[in-house]
Amino acid sequence: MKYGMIGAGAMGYRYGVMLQENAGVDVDFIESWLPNVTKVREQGGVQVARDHVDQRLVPINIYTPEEYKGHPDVWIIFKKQMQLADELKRDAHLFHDDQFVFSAMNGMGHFEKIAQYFPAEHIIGGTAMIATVLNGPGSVDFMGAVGSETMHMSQYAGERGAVTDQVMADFKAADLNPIWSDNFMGMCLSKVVFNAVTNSLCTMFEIQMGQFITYPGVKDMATQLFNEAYDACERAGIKLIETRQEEIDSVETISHAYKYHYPSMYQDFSKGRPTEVDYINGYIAKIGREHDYVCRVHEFVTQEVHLAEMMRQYKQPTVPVQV
Ligand SMILES: NC(=O)C1=CN([C@@H]2O[C@H](COP(=O)(O)OP(=O)(O)OC[C@H]3O[C@@H](n4cnc5c(N)ncnc54)[C@H](OP(=O)(O)O)[C@@H]3O)[C@@H](O)[C@H]2O)C=CC1
Ligand SMILES: CC(C)(CO)C(=O)C(=O)O
Repeated sequence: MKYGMIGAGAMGYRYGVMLQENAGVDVDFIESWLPNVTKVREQGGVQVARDHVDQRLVPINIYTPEEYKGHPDVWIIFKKQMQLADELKRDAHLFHDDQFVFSAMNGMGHFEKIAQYFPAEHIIGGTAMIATVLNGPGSVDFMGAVGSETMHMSQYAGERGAVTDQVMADFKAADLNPIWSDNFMGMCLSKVVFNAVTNSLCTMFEIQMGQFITYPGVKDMATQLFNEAYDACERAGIKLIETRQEEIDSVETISHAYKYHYPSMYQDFSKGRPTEVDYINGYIAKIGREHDYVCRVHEFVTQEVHLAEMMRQYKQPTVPVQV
């Protein structure tokens, strides 16, 4: 099976390189950010490190959407939620009716946009508990020990068929450790509620997950955010694939496992870009409002992240004091 990766950012490189190296399948990368394409071509591939060490050059094929002439069997999409609509419009000439598409972006809103270009039964949803940092053009850091990758997959609509079986087999061979779920919304929301705690709080305080978890109040804060999210989902008839307690416990284990990781939301925040908070805490709050339940803390956190985004303009870089 041949894969086309839309978005050669942190996660695009992570999935693409692991598929190419571990599963031995063909991957073409489609990237609209020109400095990234140029850098990869100049250096002959992408620089890949794990937890900041063992950096090595991995040769890859990278194209702008306008240059690309290939016809992959399956597209994998890893863009930020805010970029997706424009990206799909720019890539539309590359899409064909026989193709399938997989995405494990954070937040919610992407599948409806993807469904405007592909039959619903050709869409495979996913979530990735896989931490990755884009250092800059042509350079990526896989965070966490080898084998720590975990992800879920589920069919967006219709039955799971032969192509989905093959994608699952390729992801297994790539060591991405996929777990199948028949509960599409429950799978998606289980990751959204996790990101609504770690991504938003680490971003506002500009901290790594390992620093975050040292605060003794994390468990109480997480419990409050999870309870509100679970109450909203229950009213909407969505049963998450993890229990409230499993989510609370996972904040501790995952923050330790990815202790040096700044969540992806912070990576946007620190580069002066908008964050995905409206698609994460904002999405949970929207589900609540639609079902006569106000998620007060998620609404507050959404505002706080936007406040922090706006306040970046007043922040001065810290200058070390001379003594
Ligand atoms: N990173 C992680 O650990 C995880 C991320 N995710 C999710 O996966 C999705 C993709 O995230 P991720 O791979 O982290 O995203 P990245 O920001 O690394 O890459 C996405 C795109 O952003 C653009 N880009 C990135 N950095 C810059 C920059 N400095 N200047 C200009 N453009 C830039 C590029 O596209 P363009 O040119 O079009 O702007 C790139 O293709 C998101 O939904 C995220 O929440 C899920 C699990 C873990
Ligand atoms: C790695 C993880 C799970 C951390 O919250 C993530 O989803 C992200 O960084 O966006």
